[in-house]
Amino acid sequence: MKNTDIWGKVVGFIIAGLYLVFFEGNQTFEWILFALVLFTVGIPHGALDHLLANPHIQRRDLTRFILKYLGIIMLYLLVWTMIPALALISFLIMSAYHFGQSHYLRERLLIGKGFCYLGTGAFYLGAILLGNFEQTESILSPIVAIGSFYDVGLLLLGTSVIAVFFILRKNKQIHYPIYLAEMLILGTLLFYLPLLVGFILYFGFWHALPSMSEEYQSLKFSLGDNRLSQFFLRMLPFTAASIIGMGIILVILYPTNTTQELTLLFFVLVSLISAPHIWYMNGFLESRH
Ligand SMILES: CC1=C(/C=C/C(C)=C/C=C/C(C)=C/C=O)C(C)(C)CCC1
Repeated sequence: MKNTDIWGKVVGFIIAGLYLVFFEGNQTFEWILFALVLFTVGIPHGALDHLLANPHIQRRDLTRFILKYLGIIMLYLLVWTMIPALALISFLIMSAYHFGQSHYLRERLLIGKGFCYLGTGAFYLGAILLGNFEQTESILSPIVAIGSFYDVGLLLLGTSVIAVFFILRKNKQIHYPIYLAEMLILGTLLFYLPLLVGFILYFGFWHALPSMSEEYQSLKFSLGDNRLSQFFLRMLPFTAASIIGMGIILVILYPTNTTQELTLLFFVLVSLISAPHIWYMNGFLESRH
Protein backbone atom coordinates (compact mmCIF):
# COMPACT_ATOMS: atom_id res chain seq x y z
CA MET A 1 0.00 0.00 0.00
CA LYS A 2 3.04 2.25 -0.21
CA ASN A 3 2.04 4.22 -3.28
CA THR A 4 -1.70 3.95 -2.72
CA ASP A 5 -1.89 7.65 -1.95
CA ILE A 6 -0.44 8.59 -5.35
CA TRP A 7 -2.60 6.10 -7.25
CA GLY A 8 -5.62 7.31 -5.32
CA LYS A 9 -5.03 10.87 -6.53
CA VAL A 10 -4.73 9.63 -10.13
CA VAL A 11 -8.04 7.77 -9.70
CA GLY A 12 -9.55 10.93 -8.16
CA PHE A 13 -8.56 12.99 -11.23
CA ILE A 14 -9.85 10.27 -13.60
CA ILE A 15 -13.25 10.15 -11.83
CA ALA A 16 -13.45 13.96 -11.92
CA GLY A 17 -12.67 13.88 -15.66
CA LEU A 18 -15.23 11.12 -16.32
CA TYR A 19 -17.82 13.09 -14.38
CA LEU A 20 -17.20 16.31 -16.30
CA VAL A 21 -17.19 14.62 -19.71
CA PHE A 22 -19.96 12.02 -19.37
CA PHE A 23 -21.98 12.51 -16.20
CA GLU A 24 -22.17 16.22 -15.48
CA GLY A 25 -25.46 16.96 -13.68
CA ASN A 26 -26.32 13.23 -13.41
CA GLN A 27 -27.61 13.02 -9.84
CA THR A 28 -27.67 9.21 -9.77
CA PHE A 29 -23.94 9.16 -10.60
CA GLU A 30 -23.29 11.81 -7.95
CA TRP A 31 -25.10 9.93 -5.16
CA ILE A 32 -23.55 6.56 -6.06
CA LEU A 33 -20.08 8.13 -6.14
CA PHE A 34 -20.70 9.87 -2.82
CA ALA A 35 -21.95 6.72 -1.06
CA LEU A 36 -19.25 4.50 -2.57
CA VAL A 37 -16.33 6.72 -1.54
CA LEU A 38 -17.85 7.46 1.86
CA PHE A 39 -18.44 3.79 2.72
CA THR A 40 -15.21 2.35 1.30
CA VAL A 41 -12.60 4.90 2.41
CA GLY A 42 -14.23 7.96 3.98
CA ILE A 43 -15.61 6.35 7.12
CA PRO A 44 -13.21 3.36 7.38
CA HIS A 45 -10.12 5.61 7.52
CA GLY A 46 -11.28 6.73 10.96
CA ALA A 47 -12.22 3.30 12.23
CA LEU A 48 -8.78 2.33 13.52
CA ASP A 49 -8.16 5.20 15.91
CA HIS A 50 -8.15 2.78 18.86
CA LEU A 51 -5.28 0.79 17.31
CA LEU A 52 -3.34 3.93 16.40
CA ALA A 53 -3.48 4.86 20.07
CA ASN A 54 -2.33 1.36 21.04
CA PRO A 55 -1.87 -1.45 18.43
CA HIS A 56 -2.21 -4.15 21.10
CA ILE A 57 -5.11 -2.57 22.94
CA GLN A 58 -6.87 -4.84 25.44
CA ARG A 59 -10.49 -4.89 26.60
CA ARG A 60 -10.02 -2.49 29.56
CA ASP A 61 -8.19 0.16 27.55
CA LEU A 62 -10.58 -0.29 24.65
CA THR A 63 -13.52 0.43 26.95
CA ARG A 64 -11.73 3.49 28.27
CA PHE A 65 -10.97 4.58 24.70
CA ILE A 66 -14.62 4.19 23.62
CA LEU A 67 -15.86 6.12 26.66
CA LYS A 68 -13.42 8.95 25.94
CA TYR A 69 -14.43 8.97 22.27
CA LEU A 70 -18.13 9.07 23.18
CA GLY A 71 -17.43 11.77 25.79
CA ILE A 72 -15.89 14.05 23.14
CA ILE A 73 -18.85 13.34 20.83
CA MET A 74 -21.37 14.22 23.58
CA LEU A 75 -19.53 17.39 24.52
CA TYR A 76 -19.39 18.52 20.92
CA LEU A 77 -23.07 17.66 20.45
CA LEU A 78 -23.80 19.94 23.38
CA VAL A 79 -21.91 22.77 21.63
CA TRP A 80 -23.92 22.11 18.42
CA THR A 81 -27.20 22.40 20.33
CA MET A 82 -26.23 25.43 22.47
CA ILE A 83 -24.01 27.53 20.13
CA PRO A 84 -24.31 26.07 16.60
CA ALA A 85 -22.34 28.91 14.96
CA LEU A 86 -19.38 28.21 17.27
CA ALA A 87 -19.66 24.47 16.59
CA LEU A 88 -19.61 25.16 12.84
CA ILE A 89 -16.60 27.50 12.98
CA SER A 90 -14.69 24.97 15.12
CA PHE A 91 -15.64 22.20 12.67
CA LEU A 92 -14.30 24.19 9.71
CA ILE A 93 -11.04 25.09 11.50
CA MET A 94 -10.49 21.52 12.78
CA SER A 95 -11.26 20.11 9.35
CA ALA A 96 -8.91 22.55 7.61
CA TYR A 97 -6.07 21.54 9.96
CA HIS A 98 -6.87 17.82 9.61
CA PHE A 99 -7.18 17.93 5.80
CA GLY A 100 -4.01 20.00 5.50
CA GLN A 101 -2.12 17.53 7.69
CA SER A 102 -2.79 14.69 5.25
CA HIS A 103 -1.02 16.57 2.42
CA TYR A 104 2.31 16.37 4.25
CA LEU A 105 2.31 12.77 5.52
CA ARG A 106 5.62 12.07 3.76
CA GLU A 107 7.25 15.35 4.79
CA ARG A 108 8.79 16.73 7.89
CA LEU A 109 7.86 20.37 8.21
CA LEU A 110 10.30 22.16 10.51
CA ILE A 111 8.93 25.70 10.26
CA GLY A 112 5.29 26.84 10.59
CA LYS A 113 3.86 23.31 10.57
CA GLY A 114 0.48 24.11 12.16
CA PHE A 115 -0.07 27.17 9.95
CA CYS A 116 0.88 25.18 6.89
CA TYR A 117 -1.67 22.46 7.69
CA LEU A 118 -4.32 25.07 8.43
CA GLY A 119 -3.56 27.13 5.30
CA THR A 120 -3.48 24.13 2.99
CA GLY A 121 -6.72 22.64 4.34
CA ALA A 122 -8.46 26.04 4.41
CA PHE A 123 -7.51 26.54 0.78
CA TYR A 124 -9.00 23.23 -0.43
CA LEU A 125 -12.07 23.43 1.81
CA GLY A 126 -12.53 27.05 0.72
CA ALA A 127 -12.31 26.08 -2.96
CA ILE A 128 -15.00 23.40 -2.48
CA LEU A 129 -17.37 25.63 -0.50
CA LEU A 130 -16.85 28.96 -2.33
CA GLY A 131 -17.13 27.36 -5.76
CA ASN A 132 -20.67 26.35 -4.77
CA PHE A 133 -21.42 29.28 -2.55
CA GLU A 134 -25.18 29.41 -3.07
CA GLN A 135 -25.62 25.74 -2.18
CA THR A 136 -23.32 26.03 0.83
CA GLU A 137 -25.25 29.11 1.92
CA SER A 138 -28.56 27.33 1.62
CA ILE A 139 -27.34 24.20 3.52
CA LEU A 140 -25.99 26.36 6.34
CA SER A 141 -28.98 28.74 6.43
CA PRO A 142 -30.65 27.08 9.48
CA ILE A 143 -27.49 27.90 11.48
CA VAL A 144 -25.93 31.06 10.03
CA ALA A 145 -26.36 33.49 7.15
CA ILE A 146 -23.05 33.44 5.27
CA GLY A 147 -24.26 35.59 2.32
CA SER A 148 -21.87 38.45 3.03
CA PHE A 149 -18.79 36.22 3.50
CA TYR A 150 -18.08 35.41 -0.13
CA ASP A 151 -15.48 38.16 -0.62
CA VAL A 152 -13.86 37.38 2.75
CA GLY A 153 -13.73 33.73 1.66
CA LEU A 154 -12.02 34.59 -1.62
CA LEU A 155 -9.53 36.73 0.28
CA LEU A 156 -8.86 33.81 2.61
CA LEU A 157 -8.33 31.54 -0.38
CA GLY A 158 -5.72 33.89 -1.87
CA THR A 159 -4.05 34.53 1.48
CA SER A 160 -3.79 30.84 2.28
CA VAL A 161 -1.98 29.98 -1.01
CA ILE A 162 0.49 32.82 -0.47
CA ALA A 163 1.03 31.88 3.21
CA VAL A 164 1.55 28.20 2.34
CA PHE A 165 3.97 29.20 -0.43
CA PHE A 166 6.14 31.21 1.99
CA ILE A 167 6.04 28.55 4.72
CA LEU A 168 6.97 25.76 2.31
CA ARG A 169 9.77 27.85 0.82
CA LYS A 170 11.18 28.43 4.30
CA ASN A 171 11.26 24.66 4.80
CA LYS A 172 14.28 24.23 2.54
CA GLN A 173 14.06 20.41 2.39
CA ILE A 174 10.63 20.56 0.74
CA HIS A 175 10.14 20.68 -3.00
CA TYR A 176 7.45 23.34 -2.85
CA PRO A 177 6.55 23.82 -6.57
CA ILE A 178 4.77 20.44 -6.62
CA TYR A 179 2.52 21.46 -3.71
CA LEU A 180 1.72 24.82 -5.28
CA ALA A 181 0.97 23.22 -8.65
CA GLU A 182 -1.34 20.76 -6.89
CA MET A 183 -3.06 23.63 -5.08
CA LEU A 184 -3.68 25.52 -8.29
CA ILE A 185 -4.79 22.54 -10.40
CA LEU A 186 -6.81 20.64 -7.79
CA GLY A 187 -8.11 23.88 -6.25
CA THR A 188 -9.48 25.03 -9.63
CA LEU A 189 -11.05 21.61 -10.25
CA LEU A 190 -12.72 21.55 -6.83
CA PHE A 191 -13.97 25.10 -7.31
CA TYR A 192 -15.79 24.11 -10.50
CA LEU A 193 -17.08 20.68 -9.45
CA PRO A 194 -20.50 20.50 -7.76
CA LEU A 195 -20.34 20.73 -3.95
CA LEU A 196 -20.80 17.10 -2.97
CA VAL A 197 -18.79 15.69 -5.91
CA GLY A 198 -15.86 18.01 -5.15
CA PHE A 199 -16.09 17.29 -1.44
CA ILE A 200 -16.22 13.51 -1.72
CA LEU A 201 -13.41 13.27 -4.31
CA TYR A 202 -11.16 15.46 -2.19
CA PHE A 203 -12.18 13.78 1.07
CA GLY A 204 -11.77 10.27 -0.33
CA PHE A 205 -8.69 10.53 -2.52
CA TRP A 206 -6.70 13.41 -1.03
CA HIS A 207 -7.48 12.79 2.62
CA ALA A 208 -8.95 9.42 3.61
CA LEU A 209 -6.92 7.14 1.32
CA PRO A 210 -3.50 8.70 2.06
CA SER A 211 -4.37 8.59 5.78
CA MET A 212 -5.42 4.94 5.49
CA SER A 213 -2.17 4.10 3.71
CA GLU A 214 -0.22 5.74 6.52
CA GLU A 215 -2.24 3.80 9.10
CA TYR A 216 -1.40 0.55 7.32
CA GLN A 217 2.33 1.37 7.18
CA SER A 218 2.30 1.91 10.91
CA LEU A 219 0.09 -1.03 11.92
CA LYS A 220 1.23 -3.73 9.50
CA PHE A 221 3.86 -5.19 11.87
CA SER A 222 1.29 -5.76 14.60
CA LEU A 223 -1.33 -7.42 12.36
CA GLY A 224 0.19 -10.90 12.14
CA ASP A 225 -0.35 -13.16 9.08
CA ASN A 226 -2.62 -11.95 6.25
CA ARG A 227 -1.98 -8.45 7.41
CA LEU A 228 -3.85 -6.75 4.59
CA SER A 229 -7.07 -8.69 5.22
CA GLN A 230 -6.57 -8.25 8.98
CA PHE A 231 -6.23 -4.52 8.40
CA PHE A 232 -9.58 -4.33 6.59
CA LEU A 233 -11.23 -6.75 9.01
CA ARG A 234 -10.30 -4.59 11.97
CA MET A 235 -11.88 -1.56 10.35
CA LEU A 236 -15.24 -3.30 10.13
CA PRO A 237 -16.70 -2.93 13.66
CA PHE A 238 -16.39 0.86 14.01
CA THR A 239 -17.14 1.44 10.30
CA ALA A 240 -20.36 -0.56 10.65
CA ALA A 241 -21.25 1.15 13.94
CA SER A 242 -20.82 4.62 12.39
CA ILE A 243 -22.74 3.84 9.20
CA ILE A 244 -25.61 2.12 11.04
CA GLY A 245 -25.79 4.83 13.73
CA MET A 246 -25.79 7.70 11.24
CA GLY A 247 -28.15 5.78 8.93
CA ILE A 248 -30.74 5.22 11.68
CA ILE A 249 -30.72 8.92 12.67
CA LEU A 250 -31.08 10.06 9.05
CA VAL A 251 -33.83 7.53 8.25
CA ILE A 252 -35.85 8.59 11.30
CA LEU A 253 -35.55 12.26 10.30
CA TYR A 254 -36.01 11.65 6.55
CA PRO A 255 -39.82 12.06 6.36
CA THR A 256 -39.91 15.41 8.19
CA ASN A 257 -36.90 17.16 6.64
CA THR A 258 -35.84 18.58 3.27
CA THR A 259 -32.77 17.32 1.38
CA GLN A 260 -30.88 20.50 2.41
CA GLU A 261 -31.71 19.91 6.09
CA LEU A 262 -30.71 16.25 5.87
CA THR A 263 -27.42 17.26 4.19
CA LEU A 264 -26.68 19.65 7.06
CA LEU A 265 -27.62 16.98 9.57
CA PHE A 266 -25.37 14.50 7.81
CA PHE A 267 -22.42 16.89 8.13
CA VAL A 268 -23.23 17.56 11.77
CA LEU A 269 -23.07 13.78 12.35
CA VAL A 270 -19.80 13.65 10.40
CA SER A 271 -18.44 16.46 12.59
CA LEU A 272 -19.35 14.52 15.73
CA ILE A 273 -17.32 11.47 14.76
CA SER A 274 -14.59 13.64 13.25
CA ALA A 275 -13.84 15.61 16.43
CA PRO A 276 -12.31 12.70 18.41
CA HIS A 277 -10.84 11.24 15.21
CA ILE A 278 -8.96 14.49 14.44
CA TRP A 279 -7.63 14.50 18.00
CA TYR A 280 -6.38 10.88 17.93
CA MET A 281 -5.07 11.11 14.37
CA ASN A 282 -3.06 14.21 15.26
CA GLY A 283 -1.56 12.36 18.23
CA PHE A 284 -0.67 9.41 16.00
CA LEU A 285 0.82 11.46 13.14
CA GLU A 286 2.80 13.76 15.38
CA SER A 287 4.23 10.86 17.39
CA ARG A 288 5.83 9.30 14.29
CA HIS A 289 8.81 11.69 14.14
C1 LIG B 1 -18.89 19.95 2.49
C2 LIG B 1 -19.84 20.80 3.29
C3 LIG B 1 -19.53 21.24 4.55
C4 LIG B 1 -18.26 20.92 5.24
C5 LIG B 1 -17.86 19.66 5.53
C6 LIG B 1 -16.64 19.35 6.24
C7 LIG B 1 -15.82 20.45 6.79
C8 LIG B 1 -16.32 18.03 6.43
C9 LIG B 1 -15.18 17.55 7.16
C10 LIG B 1 -15.00 16.24 7.37
C11 LIG B 1 -13.89 15.69 8.13
C12 LIG B 1 -12.94 16.56 8.84
C13 LIG B 1 -13.74 14.33 8.19
C14 LIG B 1 -12.70 13.66 8.93
O1 LIG B 1 -12.04 12.73 8.56
C15 LIG B 1 -20.49 22.15 5.31
C16 LIG B 1 -19.85 23.53 5.46
C17 LIG B 1 -20.75 21.57 6.70
C18 LIG B 1 -21.86 22.29 4.64
C19 LIG B 1 -21.77 22.37 3.17
C20 LIG B 1 -21.11 21.15 2.59
